[in-house]
Amino acid sequence: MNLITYPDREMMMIDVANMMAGELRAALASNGTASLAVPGGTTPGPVFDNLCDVDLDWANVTVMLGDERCVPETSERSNTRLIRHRLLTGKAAAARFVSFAIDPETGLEALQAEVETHLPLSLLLLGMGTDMHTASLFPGAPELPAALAEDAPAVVRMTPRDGLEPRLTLSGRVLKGAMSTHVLIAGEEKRAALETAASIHDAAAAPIRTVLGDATIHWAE
Ligand SMILES: O=C1O[C@H](COP(=O)(O)O)[C@@H](O)[C@H](O)[C@H]1O
Repeated sequence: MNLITYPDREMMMIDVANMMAGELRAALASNGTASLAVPGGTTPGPVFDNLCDVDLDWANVTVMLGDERCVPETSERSNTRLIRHRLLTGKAAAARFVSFAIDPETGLEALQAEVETHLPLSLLLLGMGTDMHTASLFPGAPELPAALAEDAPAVVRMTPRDGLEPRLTLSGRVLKGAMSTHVLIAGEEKRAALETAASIHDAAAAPIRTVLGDATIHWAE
């Protein structure tokens, strides 16, 4: 496992943002465009605060979420809301945004087709829950086996079993195909979950395993 540990969270957030900026610049230099998928939740806000004012060709960057909770965009739990307020602001406001805030009944096929046009992702930032989920690939969810299949659509629905709201998430295939992957985690409980995931060899029980072989994991207490 490629794990970087930091003396504190602030340093981690700055370093990860700098690393991401460098990788986006490299992707833009070689392809002219770049695609970036980012997590929601409580952890990555400070990375976005550091990244959004970095000087790069944001107009040629496409940003999307790794997953979205099916809640109104006005909800505190909306990942779209987080991205709009903390990442797609300042210089990064020029980036193109592929929104997951759709009605899954009517808009999923169009979203899947749209995401497909931005693959492979140039850069993927993920978070992880203490239950070892990443994006919204939740252990025990009925849709998980199909979401981890090699021929899964780019975006799939997911119903977490613990009563959390339904989700839309990038599938395992999309996460695995990213050109560069970073996982951002903080706190002792998540560090313990990471060690468990590394030891159990089963992506269905520990979906973070989908990327563990290829990703750089960033951790601070
Ligand atoms: O529900 C989610 O959880 C994970 C982890 O979130 P955190 O609050 O523990 O940082 C997050 O990566 C994902 O995007 C989010 O929808």
